Amino acid sequence: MRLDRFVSLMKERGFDGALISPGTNLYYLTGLHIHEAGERPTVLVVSSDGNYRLLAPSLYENVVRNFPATFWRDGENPYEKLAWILAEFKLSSGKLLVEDTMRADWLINIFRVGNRGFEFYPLSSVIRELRMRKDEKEIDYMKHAAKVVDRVFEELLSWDLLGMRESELALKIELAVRELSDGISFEPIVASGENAANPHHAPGNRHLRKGDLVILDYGAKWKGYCSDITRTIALGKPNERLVEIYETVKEAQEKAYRTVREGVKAKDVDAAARGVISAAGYGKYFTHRTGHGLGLDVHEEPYIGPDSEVILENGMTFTIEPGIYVPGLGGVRIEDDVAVIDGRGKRLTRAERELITL
Ligand SMILES: CSCC[C@H](N)C(=O)N1CCC[C@H]1C(=O)O
Repeated sequence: MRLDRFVSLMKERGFDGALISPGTNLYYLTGLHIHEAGERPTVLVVSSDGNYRLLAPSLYENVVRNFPATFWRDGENPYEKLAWILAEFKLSSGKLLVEDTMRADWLINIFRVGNRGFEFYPLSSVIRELRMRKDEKEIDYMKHAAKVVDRVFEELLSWDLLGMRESELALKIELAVRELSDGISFEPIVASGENAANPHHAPGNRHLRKGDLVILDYGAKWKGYCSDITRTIALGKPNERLVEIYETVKEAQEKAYRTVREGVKAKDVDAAARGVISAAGYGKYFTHRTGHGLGLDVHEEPYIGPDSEVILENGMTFTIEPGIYVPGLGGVRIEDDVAVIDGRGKRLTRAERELITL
């Protein structure tokens, strides 16, 4: 059981307990999916003795079944109940791991009511070691999520894109992804023309025109696991500089992919992509890391950046997505999801990478 492995690791690293709020870590460890806890304090308390109990608002009584839980009702003080659980588990001081994304107001109240000399540390510092290596079932789910985005790419090539607003295309992509999967892994990015110079452009009212390069970046979820793909397509003949940029990004992406091996550092994969782009004179226009880990979260460890010392291992899954973004002109990004399998990188997303001109 994942929770047992987590407790062993926590103990090995000298931690006394953990406080885990709803999100992908809670799901990973327990299978509990707490949707929209919002402002209502909801915390899994785990002790290094192997005790665990979820504190949750009473509206989850019918969801949290067969799992040790204490519920609080409106009008009760949840932090008092949390203090009781800590006392029951004999957690009164020591080193506590806390969910990185826990709401600040919960944390402040935990400090006030429950803190009797704890030192707090980010949960990610320990759980990353478990989550970074996916098992076969997790990789199968990711393969399925990757197939969905490949299919949607094929499908969208048949749509009448000229004249469509970015926001309309983003919505159509979202609907197509939802049709084939459990949902989107993030809001699609559709960035056309000069808007493509912004890697995280929010799709807006711009109409797609002849001569545009259009960055399409979207993802699906399957059984909780994410895919994330980017392709850049041309509408009509683009200018020659953009074609040169496209070919440079494609080469950088391929070189980085070929660098993926068990035992190689993540930063070497980044360096491979960055080297190609710098040699072509576009180094200063590659303004982000080469990739990020992918799994239950769309951004997780291992990050594929210039300073990432993580040594790649079988079961690791991440994106490779170099890009070049020239203000006033536009941009190109090509992204695949990759898993390390049998010592080598294997693309999970397989959509066409040659420049498609519609
Ligand atoms: C979760 S929104 C961004 C999704 C996108 N695929 C992505 O991860 N990136 C786009 C630019 C680089 C990269 C990133 O690290 O944010």
